[in-house]
Amino acid sequence: MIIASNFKTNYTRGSAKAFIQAIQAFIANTKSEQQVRIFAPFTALDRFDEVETLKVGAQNFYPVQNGSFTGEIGFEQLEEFGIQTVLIGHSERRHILKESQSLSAQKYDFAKARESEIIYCIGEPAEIRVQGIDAVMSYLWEQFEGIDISYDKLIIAYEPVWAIGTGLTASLEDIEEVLTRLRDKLCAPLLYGGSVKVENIETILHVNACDGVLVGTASWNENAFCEMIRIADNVKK
Ligand SMILES: O=C[C@H](O)COP(=O)(O)O
Repeated sequence: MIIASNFKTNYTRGSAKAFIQAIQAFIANTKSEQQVRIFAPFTALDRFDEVETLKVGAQNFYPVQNGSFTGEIGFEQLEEFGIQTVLIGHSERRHILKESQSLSAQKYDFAKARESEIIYCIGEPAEIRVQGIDAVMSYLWEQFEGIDISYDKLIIAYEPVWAIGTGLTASLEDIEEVLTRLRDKLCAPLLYGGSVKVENIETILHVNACDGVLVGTASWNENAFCEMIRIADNVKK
């Protein structure tokens, strides 16, 4: 399964390095078979001695190799650190940073052309959720506009916006219903994200169509993140 941590706007260069090294040691000691991803801030990216199952990724990039885009990070700056996995379409970029579907699709095409692994995030806000599952699915399918769903390095993260950072996890029934409907049309691995923590990760990972989790807040504690990886190791699917 895929167990991913999104640091968001947390951790410094030093504290991120210590965290990543601790997770590397945990994976080596426990021989965990989970595919672990850590999305660190740009300033913390580096060449880490990655174990095979742990990749450090970028939370964002501008879809250029390099150029005159003041304040942005292109792929050249990611390649310096051997970054092979990126997040695209996170709800905080869509809603807080006002990124359009068109920009998400441009980023997607760019990362795909460079054969990067892409964790592509989708999710509905609360006002759509209250309209029921058909409204939710229509909203989610719109977030695939311009996205090549047949890309073999695509991973999809379903993250209901109202469950992100709020402590409100979607019910297992809601998660199962959405992931099953996505699974009907998509071959890519499916992750759930939204207030995942040590206390609920096991039941979420047992959802049939769930191939892993993308964790924010609860993963920012090294011991908790290790515990989530350990729990995933014990879930038989
Ligand atoms: O990228 C991770 C998601 O935004 C989930 O964040 P959260 O676990 O703090 O709800």
